[in-house]
Amino acid sequence: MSELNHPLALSGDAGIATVYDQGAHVASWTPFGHDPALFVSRRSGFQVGTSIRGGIPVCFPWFGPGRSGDRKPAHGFARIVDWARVSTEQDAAVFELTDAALSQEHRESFPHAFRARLSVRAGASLEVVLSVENTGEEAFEIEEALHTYLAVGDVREVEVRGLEDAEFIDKTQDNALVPAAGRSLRLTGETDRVYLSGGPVTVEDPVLGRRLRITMRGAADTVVWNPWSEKAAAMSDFGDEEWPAMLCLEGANALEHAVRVAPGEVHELGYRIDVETD
Ligand SMILES: O=P(O)(O)OC[C@H]1O[C@H](O)[C@H](O)[C@@H](O)[C@@H]1O
Repeated sequence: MSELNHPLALSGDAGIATVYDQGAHVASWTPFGHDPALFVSRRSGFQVGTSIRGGIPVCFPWFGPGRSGDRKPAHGFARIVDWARVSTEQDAAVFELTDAALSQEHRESFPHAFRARLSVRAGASLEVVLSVENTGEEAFEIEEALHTYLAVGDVREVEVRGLEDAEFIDKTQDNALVPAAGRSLRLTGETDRVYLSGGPVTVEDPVLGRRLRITMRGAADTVVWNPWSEKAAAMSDFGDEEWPAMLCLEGANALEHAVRVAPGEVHELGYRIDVETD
């Protein structure tokens, strides 16, 4: 296994971020005056062909095992292949992945002509946009997610607001559809839910004394995930004691919300984080 090349550093007036070419993977973002906003496991590898455990993995063209339940690699190939840098500025960059750049194996797993772009702007806010253009002659369907690992003080203490009225698919309960809770979310155990809502969502973090405000565009779903202690211990790239420090809050279009992209059409999924303190 070989180590990833150094990431691109984006440094503007208001914050600093790093992005790897593999997966167009945002690995860190720190707005000046705040603690880092993204979690990365100390046990994560930074290896060619494996996804970084933290930051913002890009899931595409399917989510998890896909709708058929047997797609591999998990979450699609986008997070483990190199994207090309199309443009870089001081605090922003655009990466691109096309079908032509894929290995034969990956191309066969998604036999469609596409151009995916991931744009990142790291200022006082972090703005990430995944756009997928159908460059072929036939429509295709995709699942996708910006699988953001938020850094939190203690996941057991945070309050997630904005999903009160959304029903959700509970992946820990055989994908059962659960009615809206009618109240904000507090995590008390392993959580793996696809909320049928694209937010906006706020994460109140009393331990770090801050609020993360998440605004999404083009997302029909918000995935909320924390493996909790037992699952974390079973993961080789995740420290046993690290799970309280992260909360995945993912902007997604998954399962029934897979997106049909017609020839010539461009679909955009946007995700923005603002950090606020009182
Ligand atoms: O371990 P990974 O392939 O990175 O997936 C990590 C997690 O991603 C999402 O949040 C899914 O909903 C979870 O079911 C999955 O466990």
